[in-house]
Amino acid sequence: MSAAETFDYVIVGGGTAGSVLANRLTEDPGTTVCVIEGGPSDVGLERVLRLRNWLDLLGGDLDYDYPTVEQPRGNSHIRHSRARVLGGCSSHNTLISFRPFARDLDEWVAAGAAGWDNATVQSYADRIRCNIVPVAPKDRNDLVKDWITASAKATGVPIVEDFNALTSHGGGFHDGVGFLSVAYDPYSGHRSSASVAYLHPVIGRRANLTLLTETWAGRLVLTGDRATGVEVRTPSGERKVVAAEREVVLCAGAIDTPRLLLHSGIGPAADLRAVGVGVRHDLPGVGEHLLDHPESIIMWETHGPVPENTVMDSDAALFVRRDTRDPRPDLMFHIYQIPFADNTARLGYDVPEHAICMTPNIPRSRSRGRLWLTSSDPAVKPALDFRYFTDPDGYDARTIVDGLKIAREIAATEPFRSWLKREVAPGPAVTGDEALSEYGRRAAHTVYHPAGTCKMGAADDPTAVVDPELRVRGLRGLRVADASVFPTMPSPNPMVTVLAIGERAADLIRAG
Ligand SMILES: Cc1cc2nc3c(=O)[nH]c(=O)nc-3n(C[C@H](O)[C@H](O)[C@H](O)COP(=O)(O)OP(=O)(O)OC[C@H]3O[C@@H](n4cnc5c(N)ncnc54)[C@H](O)[C@@H]3O)c2cc1C
Repeated sequence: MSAAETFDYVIVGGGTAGSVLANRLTEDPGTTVCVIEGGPSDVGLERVLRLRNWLDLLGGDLDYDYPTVEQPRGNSHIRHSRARVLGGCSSHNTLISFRPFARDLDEWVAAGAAGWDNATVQSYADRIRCNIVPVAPKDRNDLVKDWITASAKATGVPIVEDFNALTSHGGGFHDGVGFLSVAYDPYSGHRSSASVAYLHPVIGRRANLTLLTETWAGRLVLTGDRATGVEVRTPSGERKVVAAEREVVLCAGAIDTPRLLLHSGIGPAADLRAVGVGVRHDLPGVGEHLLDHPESIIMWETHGPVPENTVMDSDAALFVRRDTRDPRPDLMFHIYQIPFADNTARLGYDVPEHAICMTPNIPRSRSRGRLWLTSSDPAVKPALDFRYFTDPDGYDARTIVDGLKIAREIAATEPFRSWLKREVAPGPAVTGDEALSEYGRRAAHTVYHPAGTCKMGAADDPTAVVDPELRVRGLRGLRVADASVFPTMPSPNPMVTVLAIGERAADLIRAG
């Protein structure tokens, strides 16, 4: 192993939160930062930068592509995409941008995340540099406009022009339908990802920022109870240590951050011993509390091609509130303007040339999963068990059934109805709650939002992995700043919350 290079801070993962943090910490020219990123740079990488290309990235060379273990109540074939490129999942995803609701953050505080209240988190969301705008008029196609009109008619929810305007300092909205806000450049169709907004402007301009791309962090270096560096493998296969004078910050995401901790001997002691990893610090919460937004799908063939103008083929969303005791919506739908057919085709449904899909998802799923190591070899992927649809009172499955029924009501409503030729999946013959539940769970997918595997909680909470200052409990010089710290899942898509975590982490770290 070659000698260590030393920096003030070493950030593992130049992804969504890591890009924000790297930018903010290097604003001070006297602070040195090294970012260790497993993937290549996205600078000039058109297939990544062009947002509409997102589907082509899934399962490819820039995707870590995690399988799940068997899901007896759900779909065992789901693949969890995780981006292997600068900007992380913000370079892979659809960049749908929702601020968290006030009530989501009330739950964080109640779970022990003191200081992560709505006013504070929204003030960090105000700082986000990504170009978050409602879908531009030129990208609004007639089919989606008609879907919005029909959804409002069928469900009675208002049409919303700018969802985030209602959330930023207003607490959120009960329900609504409209075009999404997206982090993109409407003129070029390019992403405004975390790397585009936070790293591209400073790459090559800040001498205190070192980016090591195509470099994999295998283990943390612990000196006593202090994290002092990271063992890495460089693109040429060389192994070396990158040393941190002040802190190591893990921003490797909700799967790879706990994976790295576990391989470093930080996690549930019995599990580590079972795979032959030496225990350095018994921390039972690492890998537990795996959260997600599960979704299902209902598909219609359209009479003809869907109009071409779009941002990324999924331009609008509907939020419905069934339980009026809670101010937040409890059912969300994305619309896909393409046949999003992986799971339906596997079940034997045909794939029409032109189709639209509604994908009802569960904003606050009650099922809880976990991840764990199956080998001491850092190259072996961890096991992921989301335990989809296992909540004891059946809330998750019921939500999907409600979603499929509401989708059919929308499909029967003009002006959307006239676009549709036939229901492809599950097909009109599948009716009744039991049959819809069976189909909905077997065709289920993920909105790709794993989170919570290093959850934040009160400093004396033994199930928490980090305290409200994002410090790993019981160790020094080590923090986590990414989606793994979520104490609970924000109701809408989580990227803005992750960006805000990156912003706030910088302040917490600077404060010492
Ligand atoms: C296909 C897809 C679509 C999505 N759509 C949306 C959406 O539209 N809106 C939304 O809000 N959310 C969306 N999400 C979710 C959202 O993108 C993520 O929740 C968020 O980006 C996670 O950020 P993060 O910082 O936690 O991790 P990431 O952004 O995944 O960053 C982790 C980084 O760490 C690097 N890394 C990991 N392990 C190592 C290691 N050992 N050594 C070195 N580097 C390492 C990775 O290469 C990566 O760059 C989507 C996700 C996917 C995959």
